[in-house]
This record gives sequence, structure tokens and C-alpha cells, in this order.
Amino acid sequence: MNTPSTGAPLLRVQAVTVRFGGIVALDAVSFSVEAGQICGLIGPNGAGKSTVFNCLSRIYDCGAGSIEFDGRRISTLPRHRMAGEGIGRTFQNLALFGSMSVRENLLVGCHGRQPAGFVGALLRLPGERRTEREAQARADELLRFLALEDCAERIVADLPFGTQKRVELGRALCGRPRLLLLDEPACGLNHEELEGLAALIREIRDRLGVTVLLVEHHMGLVMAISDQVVVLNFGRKIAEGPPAAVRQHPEVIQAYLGGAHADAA
Ligand SMILES: Nc1ncnc2c1ncn2[C@@H]1O[C@H](COP(=O)(O)OP(=O)(O)OP(=O)(O)O)[C@@H](O)[C@H]1O
Repeated sequence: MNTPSTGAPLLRVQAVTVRFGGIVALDAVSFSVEAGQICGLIGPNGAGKSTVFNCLSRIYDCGAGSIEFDGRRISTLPRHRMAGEGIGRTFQNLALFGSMSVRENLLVGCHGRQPAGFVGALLRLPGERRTEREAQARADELLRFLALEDCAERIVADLPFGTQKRVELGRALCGRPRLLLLDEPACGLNHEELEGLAALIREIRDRLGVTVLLVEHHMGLVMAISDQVVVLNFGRKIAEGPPAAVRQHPEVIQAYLGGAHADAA
């Protein structure tokens, strides 16, 4: 089980501002996520949710403000260090190798954190063989956890979309993240798959000890599984707190009323 090494919040976003020309995508946004929480990050289209994720993955630079992970400032680290720091993510449009098997996709996720390097792999050094065994064991563990054993050797592109989404979760989990960023995991899933997803996200938190930050338009899912919800609108944080309080917040109701997501209210 992953545990934080300090008593501070696992993730602290402090006064982060991001501008694109004249657009203020994030305007001094601050929030924290405690270890062991599922935190929902919601808001209407264009509110700034993806920009937060892209700052956390270091795809975007924060123009101002800072991001701390487990007490360490990460907002200035190089992008390739983020997986090693313990932050994993999934993508709205799935980041999978369609022509490779489910197991191979998971192994790619495992190898992102392996220290042996190119020369070690080329020469099949003992250390590299050990990390390969460990990667296979981790992939087996996650195939079981995600109920993907039966399709482990199948080509990903041949699988239903809902199954591909579980493969992507597996790829992200192979790197043993302490914080998992889920980008619209419910998008494209049917009703039955949605119920399975809610249970799975809880299990990722409870059994694997992974803290979850969830961007999602499906309000039913967010409100059902989140311990806290942060609401953005036009790049500003307009509310945060437990789901029951957030859904009654006047600014949240106002932000969603008239939009495509009025069910938030
Ligand atoms: N790379 C970029 N270049 C210019 N503008 C951008 C860029 N990325 C985001 N924006 C702008 O920043 C604002 C916030 O966008 P963002 O994608 O973070 O919103 P979002 O809440 O994720 O929206 P959605 O729910 O539609 O995905 C929007 O006005 C968007 O047009």
C-alpha cells in the first residue's frame, strides 16, 4: 500500500495561474487533496479542468503559483520525471498501443519506472532480468485486479471500448502511482460499465492505496464516489467541499444552470 511520507496534503495546488494569450485558463486556483481521498474536479466546458491536469503532468507550465506533491515542489520538474515522482494519469482519448496486446500495454507502463536503462536491456544484464520479472509480476497482479486475465494476450484494438478503458487504467497503475489523475473515465461507457467503474475507482483507492483526482462530467459518478469536490468556472475555483454541500452551492447551481450539465444542481 502506498502511503505519504509527511502529514501534509499529498497534493497542494497553490494560487496557480495559467494564461493563453488573453485567456485566463486558471486564475489563482488553490486546492489540496489529502492522501487516501477521491477528489472530484468539475466545472462546465472550458472551466479549466484539463489545464489543471496538464499543469500536474507538466505539459503546461504554471505562469504563477506552485504545485507541491508530498511536500515537494513539482511545478518546475522536467515532464519526464513526473511518472517517477508517483503521479500517473489516464487520457480522455486513451493513450494505448492499439496493435499490442493488453499485457504488452501494461508492461510499457511498468517499464516507465524501471532503472536498468537501454544498455542494461540490450545486454540482458542480471539487474535488467530481475526488473523484467518484477514487471511481469506487476502486470499479472493488475490483470487480475482489473479482471483482464481472459483477454491478456488479445490485441487492444480488437477489444470493446469499456475494456480498453480498463487497460488504460492498468497502464497507469503499472507505474505504482501514489496519485492517479483520471480524465473523464466514464466517457463512452454504458450504464453497467459505469457501475463497475465506480466500484473500481473505490478499489483503486482502498486496495491499492492510490489517491485519485477525477475530472468527470458525469455528475452521478462524481457525487457518488468523491470525498471532496472542487468546482471551477471560467478558470476560478467557485466551490469546494463534500459532494452534498457542493451540489447545493448557489454559484455551482448558477454555473451549471442553462448549460448542458444542469443535472449537477
Ligand atoms: N493550449 C491552449 N491554447 C489556448 N487556449 C487554451 C489551451 N488549453 C486550454 N485553453 C483555454 O483555456 C480554457 C480552459 O480550458 P480547459 O480545456 O482547461 O477547460 P476544461 O474545463 O477542461 O473544458 P472541457 O470540459 O471542455 O474539457 C478554455 O477557454 C480553453 O479554450
